[in-house]
Formats: sequence, C-alpha cells, structure tokens
Amino acid sequence: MDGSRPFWEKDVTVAVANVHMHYRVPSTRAAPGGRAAGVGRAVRKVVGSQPKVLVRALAGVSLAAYRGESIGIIGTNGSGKSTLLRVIAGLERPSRGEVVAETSPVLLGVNAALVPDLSGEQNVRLGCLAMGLSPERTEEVLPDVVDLAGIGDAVYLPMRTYSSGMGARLRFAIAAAANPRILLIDEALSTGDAAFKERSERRMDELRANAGTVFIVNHAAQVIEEMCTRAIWLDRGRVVLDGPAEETARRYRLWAWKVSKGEQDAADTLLKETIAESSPSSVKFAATAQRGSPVRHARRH
Ligand SMILES: Nc1ncnc2c1ncn2[C@@H]1O[C@H](COP(=O)(O)OP(=O)(O)OP(=O)(O)O)[C@@H](O)[C@H]1O
Repeated sequence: MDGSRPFWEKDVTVAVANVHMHYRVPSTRAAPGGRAAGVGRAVRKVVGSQPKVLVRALAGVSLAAYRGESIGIIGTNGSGKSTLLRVIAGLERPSRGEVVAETSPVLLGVNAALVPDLSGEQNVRLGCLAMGLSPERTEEVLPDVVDLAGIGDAVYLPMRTYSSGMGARLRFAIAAAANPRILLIDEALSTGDAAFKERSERRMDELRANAGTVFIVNHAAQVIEEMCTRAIWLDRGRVVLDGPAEETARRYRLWAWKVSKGEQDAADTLLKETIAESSPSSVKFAATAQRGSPVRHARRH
C-alpha cells in the first residue's frame, strides 16, 4: 500500500482509525484461588455480584471506505463484525480510536426496531419516518418499498407472523428507501430467496452508483463474493485480510474448511501467513476529527 498517499475528502465516506472496543462483562467462571478466594466467591454469591472479565471485541481496526464500494465483512462468530458496524453507525463509542463518516450511516440490523404487532405496511411507514423521510415522501416511496420487499399480501399482516426471511426482506427494503449514502447491512440478506437476492443486489448497485458505500456483514463467503467489491476478514477483532472480495472470500473459505475438518494447526498457520502477507491499513487523522464532520486530513499509510 502506498506509504504516504493522502486520500481526499471527495473519495472517502468512512474512515476507521485504530479502533478498539472493549467490554467488561460479568463472568460466572470460578476464579482459581485458595480459601480467601472461596470466601470471596461465597460473598459474591450472597450479594449477587460477579467478577468482570475483559472482552476485546475489536483490537485495532483501521480502514478507509470509498465511494462506490460495497464492502463485505466476514469472520466467525464473535470475531467483531457486528461491533464494527455498530461503531461505524455511531451506536457505540470505541474504547480507543476514531471513526469519521461523511454522512450519517444507516444501520440495517437483523433486530432493527420494528413493531411486531403492526403490519408490514405500517412498519414501512414507521421505518421511513424514523429515518427522517417526510410523511409525503413516505407515501411516495411506499409502493417501491413494498415492491422491493416482495412479500405479497403478507405486507398487510402483523410482522410477528413473518418468517425471519420475510422480516429481513422488509427491513432491507425500508433501509434502502432512505437512499442512504452509507448503508450498513448486518446479515439481513442471507435469508432471502433467489428472486429477492437479485432485486436486492440491483438495489444495492443503485445505491453504490449513487456514490454511496455499502457495508455487508455475512458469515457466508459466497454472499460476500457475489455482492461485494471488497471484503474484510476479521478474526478476534483484528483485520486478517482486506482486499478484493473474491480473494478474501477464497482465503476465508479455505481457513473455515480447515477448521471444520479439525485441522486447527493448518488453519492457524494459514491465518498467520495471511496476516503476515497482507499490508495492514493504518488510518490517521492529522487534525481532531469528529463523527459527522467531513474527512479532511486523514491519511492511509
Ligand atoms: N454489548 C456487548 N457486551 C459485551 N460483550 C459484547 C457486546 N457486544 C459484543 N460483545 C462481544 O464482543 C465479541 C464480538 O461480538 P460481535 O457480535 O461483534 O461478533 P460477530 O462477529 O458479529 O459475531 P456473530 O457472527 O456471532 O454475529 C464477542 O465476544 C461478543 O461476545
């Protein structure tokens, strides 16, 4: 990677600079120790408090996203994918590091807050208004959203009666209606059928063509390969590989295959080799930048 090339305001939509995310989480695991520790445990049992452990969800992630990119994020359970999206969306503040986004990203999560007792149609209205569309614009886009979701007359039924795939389709259609410049999608597309996949791919292409950036979290390397131009493989909160979607997906698949065959040593070696071979991104802000302010002095090293 170019050691000093600055990237300019007009190209960058999101910059993530050395982001760490730590959580302190109560653990019921018995701590080793002698009698004193045993007494401590007994006391905690009575008062109900538990010792806390540190979980490192992200351990120094840096990346710069450009206009027109669709970036897949892959990795095993707990590798930090959703945390990264939440941090980019501004829902959580990193423990360390900085995130700057050109405009407010829209996060489309599997648990996007829709109301189960309302119909799909009512939820579309609610979702559009919540994303800042005017009531008039909401009515205008309603038919397109319903069309993109493609769930037929079920759109008039309460959302609690939907299958997970139907709910995911509706959420995607609602998020896409806002025409966000930065769209973050957490798993939502993996449950759709072939027709929906094609429609959602087309809609994502439109969003990207509209000078936007789309981030997609998915376990399936194939989905990432088909939908993204670039992919980032995360493992234990670190970037293993950040490159063209096809190459990253191929490497990740090979690693996952070795793990599934019980070849843990070979998988570990592949992981280490991949990290060693890849040139890590390092994004720095020359001036103190804040979320929502344009990227002015960021440099990728
Ligand atoms: N709010 C939280 N409080 C405590 N720990 C958390 C929290 N959110 C995430 N974690 C932990 O951070 C790590 C990364 O979680 P994250 O959900 O980002 O992983 P993921 O790659 O999206 O996983 P999955 O593929 O299973 O959805 C995990 O160990 C998880 O337990």
